[in-house]
Amino acid sequence: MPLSAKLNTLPIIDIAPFLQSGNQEARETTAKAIHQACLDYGFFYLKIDSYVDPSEPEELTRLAREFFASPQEEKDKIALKNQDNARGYARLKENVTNGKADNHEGIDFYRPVSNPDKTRPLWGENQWPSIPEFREKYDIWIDKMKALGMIVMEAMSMGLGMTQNEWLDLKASVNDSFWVMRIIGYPPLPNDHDGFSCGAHKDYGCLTLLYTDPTKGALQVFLQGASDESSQSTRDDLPEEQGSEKGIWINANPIPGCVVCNIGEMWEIWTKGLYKSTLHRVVHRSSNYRVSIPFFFEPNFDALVEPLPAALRILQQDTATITEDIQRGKSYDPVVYGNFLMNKVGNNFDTGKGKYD
Ligand SMILES: O=C(O)CCC(=O)C(=O)O
Ligand SMILES: [Fe+2]
Repeated sequence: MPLSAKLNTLPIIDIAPFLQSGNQEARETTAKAIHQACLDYGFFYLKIDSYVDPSEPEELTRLAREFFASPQEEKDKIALKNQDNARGYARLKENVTNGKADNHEGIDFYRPVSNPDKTRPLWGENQWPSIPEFREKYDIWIDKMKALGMIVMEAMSMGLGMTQNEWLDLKASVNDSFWVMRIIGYPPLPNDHDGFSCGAHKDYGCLTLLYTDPTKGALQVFLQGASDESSQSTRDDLPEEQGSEKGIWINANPIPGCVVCNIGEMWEIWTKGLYKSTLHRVVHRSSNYRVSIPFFFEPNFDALVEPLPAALRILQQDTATITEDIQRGKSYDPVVYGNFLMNKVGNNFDTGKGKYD
């Protein structure tokens, strides 16, 4: 679909039909819808109320609020610096995106490693708040999101027309996901803050499954090249450091029973740019304290991420889908996920760049 034909709202895709193992037609239809959403937006709402009871993530945001409302010295007890500088709590404005402080605080968790060593980047231990049931409830969520990530990956493999063996190969590179979970707290963004609640960025990994509280008008998604026909959207340019492409920022307001799902840069490599990782940001100006819980379903630490034969077949068959980036010569070089991640995190330590840069 040409960019101009895109609607200024993100599609809603129910995962329920894909979970009907005996109904191949229903599974194919869901897989096709996800494929189209990845071509057009890199973002979609995934309706998951058949998979997880909506009261579960509501309880998680309650626990998160309890933590963020506790005294600063209590929160600092699980500070990032106690561990590997990646796992733990970051204070309000500690993270920087595009050179500007983000108006949020948060706790980051990564897949546990077998021989933790906090002197090695990423190789420390997760730090949990001491609030009763916090860890137990979040551990259940992590397991569910890991399984959901794998379900969406399978649907994407079908959407791309992968053979069963091709899917098994891809599955082997994500079946021990080096996942990340963030619990983010956003106070209202002051008018005079030089920056955003969370600055514009692309997610760098594989799939993001984002649960947020019901706050509207906070998460915004950049539709590159789209025109401004909706009164809800604002015409804007990209931040200077990301080029000067025109487009619009649309609100991705939460929908009950759904998570927002978006694809990260690993999918750009797997598909040689056929699927785009899309810029997004958070601008939370309402008066409440907003909580979001992104779960990043990532490849295995040692996974080699390289263009998939199924994506190359599509690109060869249909020259109309050859993206501008390929025409511009962007190479989508293969990466080993763990090296890519270490480079990113290492950069953050050395240069003071933030985790979203
Ligand atoms: O809080 C949100 O809605 C989005 C957060 C986000 O984009 C991220 O953590 O990568
Ligand atoms: Fe993000």
